[in-house]
Amino acid sequence: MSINQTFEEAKKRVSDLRDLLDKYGYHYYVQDKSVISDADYDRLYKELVELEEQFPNLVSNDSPTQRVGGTISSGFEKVVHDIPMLSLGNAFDENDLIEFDNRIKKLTDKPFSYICELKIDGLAIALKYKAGKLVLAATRGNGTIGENVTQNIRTVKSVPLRLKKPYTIEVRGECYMPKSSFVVLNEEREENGEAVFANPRNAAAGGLRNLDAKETAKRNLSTFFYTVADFGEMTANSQEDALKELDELGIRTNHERKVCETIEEVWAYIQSFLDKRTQLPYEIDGIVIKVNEFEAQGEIGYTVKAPRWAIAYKFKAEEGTTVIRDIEWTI
Ligand SMILES: NC(=O)c1cc2c(=O)c3cc(F)ccc3oc2nc1N
Repeated sequence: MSINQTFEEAKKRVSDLRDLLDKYGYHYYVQDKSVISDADYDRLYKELVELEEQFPNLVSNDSPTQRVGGTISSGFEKVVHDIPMLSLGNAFDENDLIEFDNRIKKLTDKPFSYICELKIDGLAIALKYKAGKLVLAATRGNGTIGENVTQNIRTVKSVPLRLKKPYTIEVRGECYMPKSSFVVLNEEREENGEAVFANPRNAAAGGLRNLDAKETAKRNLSTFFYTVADFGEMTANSQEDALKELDELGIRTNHERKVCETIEEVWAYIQSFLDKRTQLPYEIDGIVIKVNEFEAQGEIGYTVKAPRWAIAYKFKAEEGTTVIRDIEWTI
């Protein structure tokens, strides 16, 4: 066969393999569903690696084989957030929520509902996609200036290197370490005589802000996204719809979310998580309550520091237990 014919065949096969691996990766890392055995996945992955080695100019940086870069960064570039990454006001009891509800009712006469989301205890990140390709990932930093952690985020399997549609958007979310990975990591560090991490959030921060992306890749980090900073081609008019659109684009969102018509319903939802919280495979430190409709959000607006249309109900410090070796510590 002529080299061209082989090249054309290889190009087609590389494209098919990428689509397959992206699809299986999406089910496994974004939807937590495995639709193919690990052995079959590895076989397809190996075939793609071999074809890309044989035809180097078929390699593109959105290939699943290109997640872990080889170079070690000397430092993190600074990134200016075009839209500041703000923080949330806090509520600590039912009365704080009722006051929040009263404030909202004074600030808009449009009909509105609330949406409740779990408050993931991780590291806030912003991702930029250009025509569906991941082009930049940055930490929150001080809200205006963050760090460029693109090479590190690319190693996080739940982050799509390309979206299901060629959208140009910016999304924000939380990068976190699952509880199970946290326990294993601390056991390893304990055995190696290294300092253990106090909580999964610190372990995620240490993993993400590591100058060697190969280290990040070992930390088994994951993500949940919850905010769209630049909507690009997205058409959602509410937080609920925006989260659905993100799901359709292949971006991982947390499905423990509920639209509530009244603050009483919000309170009931919060109560329901007081127990469920310890069963979750990731740490949460509260529930975020947001006005669901974007038109009402626009009318309610922002303070300098935070959106007026959202509040974080904070749980009391978790009476969790972290097993370090065979000793149980209650923290
Ligand atoms: N940790 C979280 O799980 C979480 C955090 C935020 C924010 O920090 C946040 C900050 C804003 F300025 C606006 C909306 C937000 O929505 C959020 N929603 C969430 N689910």
